[in-house]
Amino acid sequence: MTDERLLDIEHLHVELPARRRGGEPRVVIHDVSLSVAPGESVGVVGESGSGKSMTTKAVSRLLPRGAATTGEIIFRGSSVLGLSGRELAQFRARRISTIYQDPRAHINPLRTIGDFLAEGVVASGAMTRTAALEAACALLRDVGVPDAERRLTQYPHQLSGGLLQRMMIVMALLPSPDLVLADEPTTALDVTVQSDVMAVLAEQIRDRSLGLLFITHDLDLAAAVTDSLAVMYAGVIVERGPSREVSTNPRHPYTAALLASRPSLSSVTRLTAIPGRPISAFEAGPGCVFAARCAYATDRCRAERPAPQLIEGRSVACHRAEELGSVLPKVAMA
Ligand SMILES: Nc1ncnc2c1ncn2[C@@H]1O[C@H](COP(=O)(O)OP(=O)(O)OP(=O)(O)O)[C@@H](O)[C@H]1O
Repeated sequence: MTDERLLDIEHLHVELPARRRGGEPRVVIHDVSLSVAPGESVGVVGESGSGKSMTTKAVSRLLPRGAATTGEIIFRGSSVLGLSGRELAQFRARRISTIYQDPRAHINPLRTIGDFLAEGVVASGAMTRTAALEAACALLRDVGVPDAERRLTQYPHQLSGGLLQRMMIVMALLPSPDLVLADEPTTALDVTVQSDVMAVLAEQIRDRSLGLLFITHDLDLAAAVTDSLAVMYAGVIVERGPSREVSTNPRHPYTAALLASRPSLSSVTRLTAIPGRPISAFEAGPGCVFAARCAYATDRCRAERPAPQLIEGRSVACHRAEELGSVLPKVAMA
């Protein structure tokens, strides 16, 4: 990792148009800032509806029609929001790659793996078909797939889910992008296969000095494979910092609650569910977005939105972060 930045999301705010005429626009992302350095894997973790996918969609400029975006997204020093149509097409084809959740939903069952892998880079003019297949073979070996030549002649139904997701990793790496966006890439896989596939991806990111934005609801998995974590709730990043510290010594009550609510593989303990239901950004009141579910909320928390403050090398959006440092439970590394 270097000091140079690959991606800087600065004070991103996204509003979607009202669902009905006369309704209010709906805020889905509020004041989100995060950055990715070359070689760095960043996990964005949160419950359903917290705005994780919207954040990556904003980076690739694939937000729903009518979305209003303010703030900045700087990629290698240039504004993504300012790209022209042609520049945007280049940016999407060459600079970023996306890995989606369910490979079988994105792959044509009637075409070979080789055809599937080569298609994008050949169509964008980046490589000839022969060069693409050679590069795909080399990448398949890098991600631990033996017998690469034979795999390229096979059809999707002949591959397991884990193997197919490695193919998606190869497809993402083939155009030599700078940044990989992975949105719940392993959710469709068995738990043991999930961590293997993510470890392979994180290793490639490190070795090639790319950046990774890994979107997931699985805090343990994200903590295991990423360098930094951003914990999102209701369109806001409530805590951000080095993965190990955030996942073992949480400084925001929401991070602590997420950690307490997940099952442990090493011990049998009673799980503590987070009371209430998760909300979207547009349902939040003027105060802290987590106040209604927070065991430590005060009147100030309900009235005034906390600005992120820097505490022990991480950013925490909580009025009480300083005093709760000794109160929130620490977690042993799995
Ligand atoms: N295409 C869309 N049109 C309108 N609203 C949307 C659309 N997609 C998502 N939303 C809303 O935007 C908010 C953030 O959604 P987002 O998909 O980013 O959440 P998420 O954290 O990725 O959740 P999940 O893990 O369920 O995908 C939610 O309130 C959601 O209902």
